[in-house]
Amino acid sequence: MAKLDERIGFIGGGNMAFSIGSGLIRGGIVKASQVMVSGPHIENLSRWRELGATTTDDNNDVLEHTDIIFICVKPHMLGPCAAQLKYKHVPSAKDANKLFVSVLAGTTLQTLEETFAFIGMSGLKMIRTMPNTSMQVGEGCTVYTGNAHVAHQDLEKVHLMLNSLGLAQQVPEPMIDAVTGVTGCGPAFVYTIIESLADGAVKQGVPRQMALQFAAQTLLGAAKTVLLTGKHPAVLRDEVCSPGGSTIVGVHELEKGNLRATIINAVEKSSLRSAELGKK
Ligand SMILES: NC(=O)C1=CN([C@@H]2O[C@H](COP(=O)(O)OP(=O)(O)OC[C@H]3O[C@@H](n4cnc5c(N)ncnc54)[C@H](OP(=O)(O)O)[C@@H]3O)[C@@H](O)[C@H]2O)C=CC1
Ligand SMILES: O=C(O)[C@@H]1CCC=N1
Repeated sequence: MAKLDERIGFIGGGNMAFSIGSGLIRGGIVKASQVMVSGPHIENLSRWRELGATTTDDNNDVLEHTDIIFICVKPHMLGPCAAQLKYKHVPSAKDANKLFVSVLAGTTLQTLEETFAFIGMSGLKMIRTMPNTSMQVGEGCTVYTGNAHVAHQDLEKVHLMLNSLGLAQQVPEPMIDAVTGVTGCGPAFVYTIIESLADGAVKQGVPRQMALQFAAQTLLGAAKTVLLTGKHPAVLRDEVCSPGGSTIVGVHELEKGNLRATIINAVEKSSLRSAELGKK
């Protein structure tokens, strides 16, 4: 049995939407028959149909037929996309209860509210999130915040969905851009690190597939160790570095390559860029 009765909509069915939607369906939070997805090119939505979800090239179908609507277009498409939205019937009290969930980087609740007010949809219940694509395997990390129209039960419902796909945490809105550089963009940084670890092993003669598997598992294990022991990463690193041993010479190479400063810079740049993306 599905854990939520609501019909779930996605306006924009790309990578982020699919990570959330496929995660929710595979995790049994909703049935595929409860999910409807819209996008301008119906041929790009075939993976949704394979899951059993309904697809449409009309965003208004999603507006009409679903209760919790994820807005999953690129930030610069918010205005054009909202301009296409219009109820096909006279909006009722039931429509006022619909919940809109934005995943748009850098796009504030104020911008979202103003954009929808511009097309005559004022007073919407709006939740701003920053999810990540690891939700597709149930190990995502999402921060979220709601506007003044959102009730406690709405936040609980969205929390149930997002937290079922990893970790979800409500934060004050100003923190969302800052977090984006770590959680939203972070998977791309980590994939680069996994690839590099594997390349190092391949250079030493380990077959590529094996190298990738070992690198990814090592990363997973290290991440789990941080989470489960609660120890500071520096303490855990010391536990690996035998005096005069093999690890410390590798750590020295990382320091020479300025790895930590490089990653700090990457997170900072990505967070700042994220805030820029939402500017109208
Ligand atoms: N990817 C990520 O890791 C993360 C992304 N985000 C946010 O998610 C949002 C989507 O990004 P992402 O999924 O990566 O991008 P994608 O390009 O994969 O998805 C965007 C989707 O929007 C569709 N689209 C374009 N115009 C419209 C329209 N007018 N109405 C409805 N759908 C439309 C596109 O369809 P078509 O391709 O057919 O043109 C496409 O499927 C962005 O705002 C981004 O900031 C947030 C966190 C992480
Ligand atoms: O690159 C981007 O802009 C989006 C937002 C966070 C991850 N991907």
